[in-house]
Amino acid sequence: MNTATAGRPSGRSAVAVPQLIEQARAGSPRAIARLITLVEEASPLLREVMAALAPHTGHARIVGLTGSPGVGKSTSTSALVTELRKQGQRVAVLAVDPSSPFSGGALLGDRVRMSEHATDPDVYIRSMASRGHLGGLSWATPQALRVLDAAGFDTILVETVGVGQSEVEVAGLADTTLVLLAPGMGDGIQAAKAGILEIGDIYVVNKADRDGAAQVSRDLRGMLNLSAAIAGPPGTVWKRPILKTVAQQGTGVAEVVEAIAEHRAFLVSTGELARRRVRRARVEVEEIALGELRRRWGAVSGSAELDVLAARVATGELDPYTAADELLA
Ligand SMILES: Nc1nc2c(ncn2[C@@H]2O[C@H](COP(=O)(O)OP(=O)(O)OP(=O)(O)O)[C@@H](O)[C@H]2O)c(=O)[nH]1
Repeated sequence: MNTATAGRPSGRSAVAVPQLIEQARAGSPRAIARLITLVEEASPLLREVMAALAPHTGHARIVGLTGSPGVGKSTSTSALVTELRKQGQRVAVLAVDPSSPFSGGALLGDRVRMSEHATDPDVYIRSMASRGHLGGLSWATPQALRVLDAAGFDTILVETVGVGQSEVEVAGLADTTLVLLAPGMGDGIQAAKAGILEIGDIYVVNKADRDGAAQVSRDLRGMLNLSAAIAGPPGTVWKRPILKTVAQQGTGVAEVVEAIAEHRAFLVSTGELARRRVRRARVEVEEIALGELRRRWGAVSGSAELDVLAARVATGELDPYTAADELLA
């Protein structure tokens, strides 16, 4: 017997977790949405959800998309969806916004541009907020990916809103990471600064219809040559391609999809895919464990015990390590 139910206490009928998972696996967008909402809410039901999903995961190709605001991430995502759909793939898009407390998809203007796919039952688009989470992005995103993976999508595109650390974090979750640049944005320097130069498996210079695209490619090639190549196992190196697109017109997008497939083949043939996935699972387990510790600390942090320890550390009576040991004990 299972008495656990998922869903909001008000306004929606409660649904048993096994039923919800069954519906999600059958492709119900509502069921998928509710499961991802459970992730956003850090629901206690996630234990049950993740245990039931685990046997159905590991099939989806996870492709990360990153780049400075305005380079054309949303437009490119949409064009990639079109191309992948031509191949008959079922595609999910997860837009992760580390800075926004809102979620649900409709709030981001970007998503509107994806509306050409809105009526396609084999495309699922979702924005997810992670602010306010203990553990934030790195805690929530992999679990949302598990939901989408188990729901049977062939490719999951993960797009991050914003630049910097969050993008680097999300790149760690993908099998293949696309870094987008565009002319006229000082992108090369921006990318180098934000550390996203290191994380790309494939580079895409979008807005190739504009002046300066060739220059961006050349600068990028120079920078990539300077930085260390992505080494696979000994003797194998992935030469990171730099491709040009006009996302608005879909030009060059088929080549990007081809490069994703080639990268995938490289990952599989070198065993790197399995290694990346183990690395990812390691971070995931660590984040959940840390989240659990933070949750327990949350209960402690208002406690008299911590107040007493903190007062002793502040006066120098106790060192912080000993205090932490006492707290953990
Ligand atoms: N000329 C040209 N414009 C493009 C191309 N692709 C996208 N754009 C335009 O560039 C602008 C930004 O595109 P978005 O797809 O919203 O870019 P984004 O990176 O998602 O931007 P943010 O939502 O701000 O992060 C829009 O006005 C697009 O129409 C392209 O290939 N060529």
